Amino acid sequence: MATQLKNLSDFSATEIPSAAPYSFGIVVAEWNAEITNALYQGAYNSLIANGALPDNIQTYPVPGSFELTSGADLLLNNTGLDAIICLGCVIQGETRHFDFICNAVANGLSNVAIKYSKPVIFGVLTTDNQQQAIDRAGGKHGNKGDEAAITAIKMAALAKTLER
Ligand SMILES: Nc1c(NC[C@H](O)[C@H](O)[C@H](O)CO)[nH]c(=O)[nH]c1=O
Ligand SMILES: CC(=O)[C@@H](O)COP(=O)(O)O
Repeated sequence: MATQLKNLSDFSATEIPSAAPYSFGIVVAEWNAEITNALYQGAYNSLIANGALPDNIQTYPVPGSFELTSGADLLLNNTGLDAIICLGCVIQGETRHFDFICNAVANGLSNVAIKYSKPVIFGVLTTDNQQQAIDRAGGKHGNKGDEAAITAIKMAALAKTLER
């Protein structure tokens, strides 16, 4: 398995720009809150650790991961934030509901990013079970929230360099 025994949040080999010049929105799904809260802490702490100003971070809860798309759209339609981090945790149940949510969120967030030409980061765990989610929200495989925050910083910096 690609992630076997691997910390996916190790950015020691990459150069991370300062987050100080940028403003961030974090949209967090309330479903599986014990996981999404851990993702949020990872994302927030990573932004601050890389120079983001607390006043430049706006946080909004939504009911579930399916609502991340409309949350990101509402934020970009009503604010001038530089990047939106979307955090959620979808865990497989008995039915195909999992598939529909995961596909809808992945496609939806991509469409919002293109609609506004702004970075919209997919920080959504899509796991078979709770343990896989725990392992990726501060466990042995790192924290998907950290990864999402670093990605947001890098993309905000890229967008800044390409601004006309
Ligand atoms: N089962 C999970 C959900 N389900 C709720 C949906 O995201 C959505 O809120 C509902 O369908 C109403 O539109 N959401 C998660 O984030 N994680 C799950 O495991
Ligand atoms: C991913 C989900 O929506 C899931 O938790 C719902 O569970 P089920 O498929 O058993 O209804």
